[in-house]
Order: sequence, then C-alpha cells, then structure tokens
Amino acid sequence: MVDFPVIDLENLTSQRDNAVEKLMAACAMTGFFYVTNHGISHQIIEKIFTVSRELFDLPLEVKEKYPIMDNIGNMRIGQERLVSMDLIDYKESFNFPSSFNLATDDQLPSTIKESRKETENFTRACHAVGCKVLRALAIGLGLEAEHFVKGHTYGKASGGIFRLLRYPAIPESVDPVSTVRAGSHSDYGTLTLLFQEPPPAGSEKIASGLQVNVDDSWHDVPSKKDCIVVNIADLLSFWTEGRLRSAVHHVILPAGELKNTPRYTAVFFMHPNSDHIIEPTPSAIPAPFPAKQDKDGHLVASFGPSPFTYKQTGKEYLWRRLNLTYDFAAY
Ligand SMILES: O=C(O)CCC(=O)C(=O)O
Ligand SMILES: [Fe+2]
Repeated sequence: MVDFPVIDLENLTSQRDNAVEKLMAACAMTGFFYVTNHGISHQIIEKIFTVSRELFDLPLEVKEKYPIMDNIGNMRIGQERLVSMDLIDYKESFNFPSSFNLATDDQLPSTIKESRKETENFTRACHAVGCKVLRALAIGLGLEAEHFVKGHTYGKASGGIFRLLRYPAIPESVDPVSTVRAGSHSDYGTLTLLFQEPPPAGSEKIASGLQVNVDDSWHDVPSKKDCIVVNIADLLSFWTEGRLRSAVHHVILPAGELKNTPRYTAVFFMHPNSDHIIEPTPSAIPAPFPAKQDKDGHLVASFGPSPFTYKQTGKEYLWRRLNLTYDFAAY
C-alpha cells in the first residue's frame, strides 16, 4: 500500500512542520500527493461541478459545435484513446485554456459563458495553488523560490489546460475488457491539480477508479475530503532531470453501485509559458537521470516517456509531444 501524503499548503508556504521535506519525499517516490488547506472554497468547487454537469448535459449537436482544435474544445466518448485504438476511454471532456481569461467567446458554450467570471476565478485560484507548490519544490531543490514560478504567468500564452471530464455511468453493453475510464498515461506539463467530486453517500468506501502505478503495481487514489490531488507531470520531471517523478496513472471502471453513477472531475494542467526555455535544473541534489549530449551535440534527457531536448521552449515541447500522439490523444 502506498500512502499518498496529505500536505497542508499553509505549512508548505511557511515551511513549517517538515511540509517541504514531506513534499520532496513524495515527489522522489511517486510524484502524487494531496494538498489540503488550499483556500479554494467549497462553493466555488461546487459551482464548477454544476457548470460541468450543465455543459455535458447539452445536446450532442451543441457540444459538437466545439470540436477539439489546438487542444481546446470537446472530445466525445471514445475519441481519446490514451493507450491504443483497442482500448476505449469511456469518458467525454471539454478543454479550455488554463488562463481562462484567454478563452475566446467562440470556444465557450453558453452554459460556461454565463459563469465566465467564476470559472476564471477558479482557474486563478488553481494557478495560485500550483505556484505555491512550485515554490516549495524549488526551495526543496535548493533553488531560489521563483525558479519554476517565473516561467508560469497567469494570462500569458501557455499549453496549460483547464479540463472538465465526465465519465458516464457504465451501461451493461460496455465490454469491460476493451474499456477503461482513462487509459494509462502520464501528464505532459509541469503540475496537475485534480478535483474529484466526493463519492455519493454510502459509497465512500468504494475506490473512485483513479490509480497510480508505483513499482509495477496499481494503487488507489481515493477522493479525500477538502483535498486536491496534485501530481508532478512529465515536463517538470525532465526539467529536474528526474529528481521529481511523474507517475503513470489511469482510471479503471468502477466497482459495485458506482458503476451506475457518472464520475465528474475537473483538472488543471499547468504548463510553462509558451516562450519559456527549459534548461536542466541547477540543483546540488544529485539527479537520477542527468542530461546528456546526443551525437549532434544537443542536450537531451536520459530517461522518460518520450525523447526530450533541453533548451527548447514550453511551446516547442508541447507540440512535439502532441504530434507524437495521434489525434491529440493527450494533453
Ligand atoms: O479524472 C481523473 O481522475 C484523472 C484524469 C487524468 O488523469 C487526466 O485527465 O490526465
Ligand atoms: Fe492524467
């Protein structure tokens, strides 16, 4: 059993109660942890899930007016297959720019346009939480606090995505062998913040389906009251030459009565500014996977889920990564 630690954001910011050490230990092992005392109110989180329900409840022909383009828009059930064409991801999603103030009217169905201000406030709050974690990580690595944050500016162009997801109830007709809720993958960016709706009353003990792969076995990441699940994503792992780990995760079909309940999540994917150049991190902590020179003299990562060249911008990385994946299969 892996115990994903719960980290108090206030303690992290004020460097109390070994919170930074706890965070660094989690990031060296699994890259997954919970953040509590994050200051994002219940009301705004509930509002986001209300907006999400209204959005997915729109008629199909309305949702299809917003097809995914440049990684923004709607993906219908089965469109995104994270593992292979043989494994269906039984989910639908809507991607918006993580700096929601950059969303153009034509990217927003009426339901979310009506809640533009609240949604923007939510994304600003998520960004602020992510920046606090990035500062603590920089401090934990012995760097100046703003090392990562200065490449993450709210309101500036980036590959960052705010994503709403609905995993529908599982009909009897679904083949459990060729279907998952989300196939195994690691995230592309720097940090991911995941909000899981609390399970319905009476189902608290049933796992939500999100699992993380640690040392070749899968571990449940249950929804925890008032907590955000945060994980290190691939780019931050490359950036730090593997000092911070980005773990593979997936969402399996639920068990028991949760099969009959749709699952809603809201995900805030942080990416650096499009023009931010990613160099290896100058930390005194030994890197598990130091950058090396390739035969053409480029500085490249010596590990990871895809080739990675240093000294490229956030934008170059993201587009190379997306192009390696068919049909925008990930983000
Ligand atoms: O919805 C979830 O629990 C996880 C979603 C996820 O991993 C992703 O969208 O990258
Ligand atoms: Fe993910």
